[in-house]
Amino acid sequence: MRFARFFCSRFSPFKMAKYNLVFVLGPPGSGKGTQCSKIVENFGYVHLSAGDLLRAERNNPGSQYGEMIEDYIKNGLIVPVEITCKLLERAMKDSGKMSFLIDGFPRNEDNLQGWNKQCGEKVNLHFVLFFDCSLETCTERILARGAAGSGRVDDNKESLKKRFDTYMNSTMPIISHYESLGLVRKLDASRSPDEIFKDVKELFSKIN
Ligand SMILES: Nc1ncnc2c1ncn2[C@@H]1O[C@H](COP(=O)(O)OP(=O)(O)O)[C@@H](O)[C@H]1O
Ligand SMILES: Nc1ccn([C@@H]2O[C@H](COP(=O)(O)OP(=O)(O)O)[C@@H](O)[C@H]2O)c(=O)n1
Ligand SMILES: [Mg+2]
Repeated sequence: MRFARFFCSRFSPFKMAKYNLVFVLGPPGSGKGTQCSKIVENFGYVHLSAGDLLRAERNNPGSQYGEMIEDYIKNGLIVPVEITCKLLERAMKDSGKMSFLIDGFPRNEDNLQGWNKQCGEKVNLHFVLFFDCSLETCTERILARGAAGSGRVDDNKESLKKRFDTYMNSTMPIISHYESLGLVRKLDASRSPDEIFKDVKELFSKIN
């Protein structure tokens, strides 16, 4: 088995093509979704937001995880990776495409370990796009988004505090991990969307 894998990876004409990937991280409200939409328009990536996939699964009446996901999201906690990874994998496969922006993932150690185990070998990670933004600015944006009618159960002060705690305690260490691998591209996300996108564009133009 080991020999077969070695042989296939080295000599087979049917070498398995790998997915091209960029992870997008940053605090809630840093503009991950906003910038991902612009990247999709300009560079033809498929945008997969882990949060959006979880919300869709929660709304699926046939899902056994609906209530559990609702509970995690309200409390700003990170859903177990088995669920999120399965949703991401399915979305990647169903898209029929090869290049993805994975927004809001991996967000904690469980996400990172689960992903590496399940998908690590099937992907080529270009870099981790990190939107750096003060929690004050993010708070203003999220509360405005909630007041404008986002319909999200977690766009309120109480949930947001928990989301920030999770970000500081669980997501920052993941960003540091990728930083130690030289994979983080950090941008100042306190600026206007267009200003941020100028820098984003430069990074994506350099891929390939
Ligand atoms: N650079 C920016 N400046 C001001 N407001 C922004 C900026 N980027 C996004 N927003 C707004 O802030 C809110 C959060 O943005 P979003 O892209 O959903 O961030 P995230 O996915 O990181 O939570 C949205 O209402 C969005 O319109
Ligand atoms: N990898 C992930 C991403 C999101 N989530 C859950 O989904 C919520 C919303 O995530 P999101 O990415 O849509 O939120 P924003 O950072 O975009 O505001 C998180 O607070 C978590 O409860 C998760 O459990 N695991
Ligand atoms: Mg988002």
